[in-house]
Amino acid sequence: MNLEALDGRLLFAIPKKGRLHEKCLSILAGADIQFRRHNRLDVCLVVNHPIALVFLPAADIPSFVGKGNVDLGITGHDVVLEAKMQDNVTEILRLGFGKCALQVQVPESGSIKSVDDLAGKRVVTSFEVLAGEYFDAIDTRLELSGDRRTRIEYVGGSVEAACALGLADGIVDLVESGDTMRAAGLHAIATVLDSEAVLIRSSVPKHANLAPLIQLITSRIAGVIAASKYVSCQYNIPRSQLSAAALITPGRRAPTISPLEDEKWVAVSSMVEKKCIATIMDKLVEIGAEDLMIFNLDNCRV
Ligand SMILES: Nc1ncnc2c1ncn2[C@@H]1O[C@H](COP(=O)(O)OP(=O)(O)OP(=O)(O)O)[C@@H](O)[C@H]1O
Ligand SMILES: O=P(O)(O)OC[C@H]1O[C@H](OP(=O)(O)OP(=O)(O)O)[C@H](O)[C@@H]1O
Repeated sequence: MNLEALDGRLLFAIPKKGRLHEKCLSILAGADIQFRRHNRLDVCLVVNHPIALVFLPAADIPSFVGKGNVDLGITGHDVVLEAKMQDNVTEILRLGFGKCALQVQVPESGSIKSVDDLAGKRVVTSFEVLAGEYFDAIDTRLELSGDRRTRIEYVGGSVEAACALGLADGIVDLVESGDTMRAAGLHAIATVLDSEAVLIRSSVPKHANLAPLIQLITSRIAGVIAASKYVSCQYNIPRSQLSAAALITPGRRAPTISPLEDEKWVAVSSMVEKKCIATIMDKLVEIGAEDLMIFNLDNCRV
């Protein structure tokens, strides 16, 4: 591909591998951003919009976007802070996936029980900026100075092995299910940060004319995220129970109420959060709802 092919296109950075990659591809598909990625090529043109996708390591995306080389990107909130790019990028949307926590972990069987116990010792991490800031504050509070301050050491991966290998007294690493931590015989003693995937744009965009396209893409992605978060809930309810039903399924703005041929009953339709659906159905049945139906949303705009 020659560089002129990128002229005037919005550059959109996507994690090229790792935890966020697959989910980003399904968001692009849901937002109808069509592309064909040639083998191993990290830049590809979108066929139905003036956009080029740039596949980059998640950790590099904040600085590419923050410096304005790329207009838009998806990455983790954690790496935005680790790259110290929070003033250079705007997090336009939280995406609800890639949820994890950056935690301080120590051997389960050891003598270190708190971050104060760990302060002044050796901490290994891939997040040296965030871990450094975190332990700086603790060292200062405990009045540790010079050689007595916590030593933060960077490793690029397999952080969880550092304690067993004798390289560290504790680590700072991401935790989702906790499986990796437990398998390494570690447990968490503090949380530095909660994170999830975010859509980011440059705070000082180089190409002001791209603002409407960024707005369009943001709105489409917000629709895809909402569609995975909500379901449509429909049911019949005695008219006398309508106000109780509206409290259980208030919808995003208000529930849709439709009359039935039987005037003692009405049909209700409402968007509800997927994760609450079982409890909501229990409550509806309790107040006399019948014929409850739940529909997944393919896509939506909210
Ligand atoms: N276990 C996890 N659960 C959920 N999200 C995670 C998890 N691990 C990482 N993430 C998120 O995904 C981002 C990318 O992490 P990931 O480990 O996939 O990186 P990577 O680009 O493959 O780099 P690496 O070379 O370190 O594997 C992290 O910054 C974080 O926001
Ligand atoms: O709590 P869990 O669900 O076990 O997830 C946590 C693990 O996930 C991440 O690594 P990943 O598996 O992405 O590989 P990496 O070590 O190569 O970054 C992270 O660095 C942890 O090791």
